[in-house]
Amino acid sequence: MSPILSARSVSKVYSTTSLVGKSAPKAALRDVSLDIAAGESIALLGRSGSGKSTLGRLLLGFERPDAGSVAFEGSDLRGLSGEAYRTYRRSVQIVFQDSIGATNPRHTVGRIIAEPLRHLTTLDADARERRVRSLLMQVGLAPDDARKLPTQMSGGQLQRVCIARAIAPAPKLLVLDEAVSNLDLVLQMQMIALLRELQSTLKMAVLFITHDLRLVRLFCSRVIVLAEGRIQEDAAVGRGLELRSAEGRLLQAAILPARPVHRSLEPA
Ligand SMILES: Nc1ncnc2c1ncn2[C@@H]1O[C@H](COP(=O)(O)OP(=O)(O)OP(=O)(O)O)[C@@H](O)[C@H]1O
Ligand code: NI
Repeated sequence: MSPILSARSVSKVYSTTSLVGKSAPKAALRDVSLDIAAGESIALLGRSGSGKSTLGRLLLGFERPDAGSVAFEGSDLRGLSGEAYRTYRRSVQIVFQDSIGATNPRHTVGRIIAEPLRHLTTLDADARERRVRSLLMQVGLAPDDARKLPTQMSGGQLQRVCIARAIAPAPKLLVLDEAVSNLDLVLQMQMIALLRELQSTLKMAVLFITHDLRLVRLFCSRVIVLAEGRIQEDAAVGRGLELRSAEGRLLQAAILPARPVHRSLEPA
C-alpha cells in the first residue's frame, strides 16, 4: 500500500526583496525525501529556520517545490484535480501554532469546526451539526461551546477547536506545526494526551513539527531531524531517544535539565 504522502528530493528556494533590493536566494529545503505511512507518529525536529514549516506547507500543497515532487497515495499533487484533489484535501489536515490567527473571529466555534465538512463532504446541515457536537466532546469541550465566538475561548480551548476542525473530515494524516508551543506545560500535556487518544481511536498518522524534544518521546515513534533545509537523521524512537547526528545530539543536549528541586522543597 503506498504511503499517505511521499516527498522525493524536494527543494525550496526563497529570494526575498528588501528595501536595498533582492537578497541572495535562500534554500529553505534541500533534496528532502520522506514517506509518511498510515498510522505513523513522526516528529519533525529542528532549530528555528531549519525548514520545518516549509516542508509542512509543501506536504499540504500550499506551496510547490522548486525541485522534486510530493505525492498523495502515489499520485503527484500537481496532477490532482476534481474528486481526487478533494480526497487529498480531506485526507491531509494541519493545525498551526497561532489558533487566533487561524480562526475567523466573527464565526462561531460551530461554524469554524464545520468548515471542512461544508467544503469537503456531502453532509447536510443537521448531520454537520451532529458531527460538530460530537467533535467538540471528542476534543474535551462542551457541545454548547458551538455557539461561542473565538474571543470567548481560552488559548487552549481555541487550539482544541482547531484540532476539532482538522479532524472533522476524518483525515489520514494530521500535521501539527508547533501546535502546542504557545500553551503552558499543563495544557501541552493535556493536548498530547488528546492527540494520543485521537491517534488510537482514529488510526490517524501524525506529523508533529516541533523544536521541543521533550514532547517527542511522549507520542512519536519516529523522529526526523532537519538542519539548514536538509534531513540530518530519520530514526525510530525506541525506549530511549538516542539521536546520533551532530544536530540531533545538539538538540538533545539543549533540553533544559529538569530544574533541580530547591532544598527547601525536597521531601522531608
Ligand atoms: N516565504 C518566505 N520567504 C522568504 N524566506 C522564507 C519564506 N518562508 C521561509 N523562509 C526562510 O526559509 C527558512 C526556513 O523557514 P521555516 O519557516 O520553514 O523554518 P522553521 O523550521 O519552521 O522555523 P521556526 O521553528 O522558526 O518556525 C528560514 O530561513 C526562513 O527565513
Ligand atoms: Ni515553523
